Amino acid sequence: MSHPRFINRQDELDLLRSRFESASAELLVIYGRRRLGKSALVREAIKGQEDAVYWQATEETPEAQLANFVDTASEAFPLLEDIQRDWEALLRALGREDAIVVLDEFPYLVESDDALPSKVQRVWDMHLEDTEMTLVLVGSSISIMEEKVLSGGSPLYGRRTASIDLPPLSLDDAREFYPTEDSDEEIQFWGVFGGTPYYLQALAPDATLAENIQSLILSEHGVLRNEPEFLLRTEFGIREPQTYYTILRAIATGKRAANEIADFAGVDSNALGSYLSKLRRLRLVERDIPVTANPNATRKSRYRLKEPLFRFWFRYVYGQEGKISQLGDDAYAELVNPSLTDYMGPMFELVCQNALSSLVPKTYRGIGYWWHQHHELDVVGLASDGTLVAGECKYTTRQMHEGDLADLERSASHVDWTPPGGGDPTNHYCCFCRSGFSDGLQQVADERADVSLFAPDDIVSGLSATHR
Ligand SMILES: Nc1ncnc2c1ncn2[C@@H]1O[C@H](COP(=O)(O)OP(=O)(O)OP(=O)(O)O)[C@@H](O)[C@H]1O
Repeated sequence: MSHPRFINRQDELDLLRSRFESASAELLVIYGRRRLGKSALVREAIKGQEDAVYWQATEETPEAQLANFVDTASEAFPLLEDIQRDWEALLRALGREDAIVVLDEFPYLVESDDALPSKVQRVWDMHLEDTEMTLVLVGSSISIMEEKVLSGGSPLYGRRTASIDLPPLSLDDAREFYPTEDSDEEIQFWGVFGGTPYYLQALAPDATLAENIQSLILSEHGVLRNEPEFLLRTEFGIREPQTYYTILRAIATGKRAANEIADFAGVDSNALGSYLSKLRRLRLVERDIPVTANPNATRKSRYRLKEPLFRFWFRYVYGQEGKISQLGDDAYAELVNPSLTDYMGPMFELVCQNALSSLVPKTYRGIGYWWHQHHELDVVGLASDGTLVAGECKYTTRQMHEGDLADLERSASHVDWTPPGGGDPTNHYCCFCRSGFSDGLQQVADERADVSLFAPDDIVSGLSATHR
């Protein structure tokens, strides 16, 4: 299905358009892993701008790239036909026109001409800085963008006037693509397909979640069947992809602490840090610490897979390709369906954390997980007014009852947090449940102002309120 409508990205569009209008030279950088919609964003931003050139680099020789660029750019700026074919001369000519120039897939240019960042830096410093030109460098390879454009060692360091590290769409935006209006199913779609536009636009509009998973991810020719492999190869080339795979697999199978991951993956624990930090930069892996802990308390770190599609793929596809092929059209029913509820548990916790600030509106200093020894809370919000919001999430087919609230209160009593003004926090308890609440618990919530109950409909509407 193709979605003709461009969804949201309002903050990014506002930023880009304001920089296009500014009276000074702008060097903008847009980066983020593949499929997030960087090209679509920048194309949307330049719509209606007559003095804009959008060009996507390809993996060709430097000469072919230059010829190709001139072909594209001379449609808006015919004078380029007569300019010497080198980047310095061409950019300088475009600078004189105060043009908006977008170089998409910039890493391809750098790969074919390693000196390009220095050339751009030179022409920027000598000729462009005093124009009203906007130069936008877009790239998917985070490692190349960091090393060659963003880092202190890059010649372009310090020239950049703004950058956009493009995140996936929020659940509330991604809902526009999900072929359902049922809140629980929307949460499930998010738990598998997440908010990456390329994955979303692949969804079949008249198909259920099961059908979409079967045809896009499990079927041999499904467009997402090899997506994680493709993405990891783009970023890491052929260097050590196996190590990244085993680390991701370790986390997908529930290893959370660094030593557990290192043991499972057979990686030296000293070396693990650099793999994890690359995976975190790609936003594939997230590090959590208890929400009450000092942010530098890395000893307490736990890791989880952040990109839903990767989590799904490493749980159900990786290493099971043979079985999936054998099962054919029954792969979903046999392999996924029996454990989908279990798979969804942690995804549901994250959705509840995201919705918290609008479900229990307060100014929060932190929202996240909390754990200590054997005690654990799925959702904790630390509010500036001294409230500690503690939540339990149940993505099960059974209702939550008073016993669940009692467990939640017990766990919350172990949280060691001193509110900003000192003294003890005031606790507020939230139960988030997929399948509703017993009459007894409902009655308790009616009587107690410090207990709130949230079903999928409340949670999903909470998310849309958060983003307005
Ligand atoms: N905000 C959006 N609303 C609707 N569709 C979108 C949006 N962003 C991207 N898309 C669609 O998602 C797909 C992927 O986007 P795009 O090609 O721009 O990603 P990219 O980050 O440039 O990825 P790559 O580096 O892999 O080319 C495209 O089909 C695009 O039309």
